[in-house]
Amino acid sequence: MALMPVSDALAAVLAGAEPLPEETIALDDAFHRVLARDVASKRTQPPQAMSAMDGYAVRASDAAAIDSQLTVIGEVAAGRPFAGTVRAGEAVRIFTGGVVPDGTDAVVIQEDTVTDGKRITVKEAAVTGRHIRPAGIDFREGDVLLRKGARLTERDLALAAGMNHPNLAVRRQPKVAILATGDELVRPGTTPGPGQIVYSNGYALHALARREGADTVDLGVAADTLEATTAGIRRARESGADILITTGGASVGDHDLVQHALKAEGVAMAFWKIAMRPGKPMMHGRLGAMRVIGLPGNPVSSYVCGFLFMVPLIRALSGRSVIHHRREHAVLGRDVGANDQREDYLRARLVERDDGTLIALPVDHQDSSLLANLAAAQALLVRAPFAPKAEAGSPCAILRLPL
Ligand SMILES: Nc1nc2c(c(=O)[nH]1)N[C@H]1C(S)=C(S)[C@@H](COP(=O)(O)OP(=O)(O)OC[C@H]3O[C@@H](n4cnc5c(N)ncnc54)[C@H](O)[C@@H]3O)O[C@H]1N2
Ligand code: MOO
Repeated sequence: MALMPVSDALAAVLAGAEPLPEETIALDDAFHRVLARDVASKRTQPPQAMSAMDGYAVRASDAAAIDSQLTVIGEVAAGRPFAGTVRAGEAVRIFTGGVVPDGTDAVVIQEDTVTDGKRITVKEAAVTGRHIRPAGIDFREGDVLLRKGARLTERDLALAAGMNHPNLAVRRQPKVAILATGDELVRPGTTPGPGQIVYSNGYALHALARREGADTVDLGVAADTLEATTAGIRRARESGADILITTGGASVGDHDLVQHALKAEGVAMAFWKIAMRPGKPMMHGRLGAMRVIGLPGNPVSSYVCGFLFMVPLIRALSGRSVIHHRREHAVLGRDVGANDQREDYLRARLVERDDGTLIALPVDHQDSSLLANLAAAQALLVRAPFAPKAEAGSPCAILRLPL
């Protein structure tokens, strides 16, 4: 079977991936959730002109000259406005956040005044508008300041609160079930027997899925039997997973059973094998409503494929407006050889030069079993199929790995 280009594989994974249904949740629970609707302000902020400083609200024309004297006729603090109107020769004591009283148009900070009972002497000329936040300077009722598809930051939450929204309409979080396969796998903390390998793939994949806002379900490790693999797939369906990620058993060996088990369960296969390194034996299909991504077992392959395919799929199902990783320009830090038909994703370190240029330095050993240099890498350097050899200093494309 011909290998599928990476871009076609990604398009197949994303085909029909519509945002999950919306739900309304409390603002307290909304951090990092994805908005299902635009959010318009329910109020104008500030609702009235307010003082930005502690001092005296005055009529600027009364206090334009140094040593002007004014009579303090009242006080206004945040939440306690002044009822009257300020006339010529008068001032009102005001505190930060206080509503600027009618008749006044400037605030003189208290450091610029000398107080003598109810009289103040102005030591710095008042200027119209100075130290006053006009009504609506932040936003006005009806302003749409948060957009559908945005993943809410902590700053967005403060803004939503300021706009007086106690609840927000967000998308349901995708549920990602992760099933590892392999007789040889033991959990960290155990002493591996001969030939055994410590399970690692799932740790990166769970964390990566959660970082993207998914809920994850750990289906553990299935032994290399059709029964165990099938049981794992069924548990994924029972858990209501939107996405099933399998790792291992994706290749052509006698113990690579994932595809057999999926087919027996009725999967509609979209593809198996892509023109990519690492990650060639990746597969994708649908089992009812559940999308299945079968990742290769090699730890780097599983992570790179998870990063390139699972992440955009989670984003699409979450209703995010931006689902694709952003390619950045960098400069090769060393020579690289000509590429074959597989698009290469080389683990690379990044160095930023003083002028801001990014240097991408591919690590020496790109074998897909090497976890240490995956952890040390800061980016994937993308090499197109059949790219000719390139020398240090030539431009290249990178995808930054999450920090
Ligand atoms: N004859 C061929 N052999 C292979 C091909 C091929 O095209 N023809 N492709 C190779 C490529 S490329 C990859 S990638 C691997 C993928 O194989 P599998 O998906 O079947 O992976 P496994 O054999 O199950 O495991 C590979 C390797 O990774 C270790 N592993 C598996 N799961 C985990 C885990 N959860 N945590 C840590 N390590 C894990 C496993 O022990 C193996 O060492 O196939 C090549 N072969
Ligand atoms: O795709 Mo495999 O990941 O080349 O080792």
